Amino acid sequence: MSVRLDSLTQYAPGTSRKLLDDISLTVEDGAFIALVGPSGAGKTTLLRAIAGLGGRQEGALHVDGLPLAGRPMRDRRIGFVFQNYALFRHMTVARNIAFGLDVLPRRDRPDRASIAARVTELLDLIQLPTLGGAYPDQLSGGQRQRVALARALATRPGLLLLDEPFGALDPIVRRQIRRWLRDLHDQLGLTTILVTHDHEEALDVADRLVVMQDGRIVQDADAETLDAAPATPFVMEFLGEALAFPGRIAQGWFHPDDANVLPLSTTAADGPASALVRPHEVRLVEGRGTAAATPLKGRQHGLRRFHVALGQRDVEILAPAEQADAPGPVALDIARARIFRDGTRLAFG
Ligand SMILES: Nc1ncnc2c1ncn2[C@@H]1O[C@H](COP(=O)(O)OP(=O)(O)OP(=O)(O)O)[C@@H](O)[C@H]1O
Repeated sequence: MSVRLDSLTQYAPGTSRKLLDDISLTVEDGAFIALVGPSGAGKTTLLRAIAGLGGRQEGALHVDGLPLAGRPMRDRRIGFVFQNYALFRHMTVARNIAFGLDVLPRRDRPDRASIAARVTELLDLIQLPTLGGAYPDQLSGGQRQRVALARALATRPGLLLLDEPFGALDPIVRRQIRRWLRDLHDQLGLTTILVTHDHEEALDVADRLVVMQDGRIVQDADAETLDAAPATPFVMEFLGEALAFPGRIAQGWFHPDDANVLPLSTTAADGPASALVRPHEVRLVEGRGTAAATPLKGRQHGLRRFHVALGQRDVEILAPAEQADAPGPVALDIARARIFRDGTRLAFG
């Protein structure tokens, strides 16, 4: 199922405060996208709006090319899994999964045998074929989360909306279950929108990340584009550690204020600017500069962390371990930096 939002603005109840501000978003049929951003960015509000649970709104929401408003709930084909998956504790796993079918009006409800068959099919799908008779308290967190997904899938939704579904799980189970979810999405031909504050989770599982801040979409792109061309310093910093070097562009060169950081060539116009670079993209250059680089203990992805005293300030970078043998004065090469001015990336930076 496809989703299209055109300039959707939503207000806090009874006020003129915008919770969602001019959101335009297209999610193609079969896509898996992640809504990411800091706490309070509006991710949950947007997910609920897509489910048709918004408050006072302007703009348009189309699902499969038709306005969602006014369509009866049972025709919407939307499955929702909330943050606290809240299974019914007094019901067995099978009853929990069947719940969405059991509560359908009589004329839409499948007969008992069909519901039982559907539950068996879903128990197989979530790889818990023998646990239909168990109660939620007897399951692990990861198993409960899979049951919550099965419950959402019981009515055969085309669109799956997930709000921080893995929040309560430990990192290893979390990684396993998101791979499993991605496989399930592909296998069932779903369209999935996942809210997470964890950018690594989003990068791992989604085709596209929609980065939100203050009720707006700051950038909507795949992982490669977000890394190579982040729209704002916020996007760059949200998606991983970044070092910022303020400076000026003059006649085709960005000159960092730190004398121990090498200039880099750019075609952007003259004026103040700021270069942001990931710690592992910085290179130590011997024989230039007067900075002191000291290796620190520990490794990260085979790289070593160095403390670099630039003079006015200190930074930490990640470099190949061989550079530990090069303690002489150094300069920093930040040729891979993205350059920003007034909060946006300079296209030729
Ligand atoms: N019903 C409401 N009335 C007033 N303000 C609201 C309402 N619902 C949400 N908000 C506000 O809207 C903003 C966005 O909230 P939302 O829960 O969508 O953010 P989020 O990005 O999902 O955050 P988190 O990661 O913490 O869940 C917050 O400032 C929140 O206080």
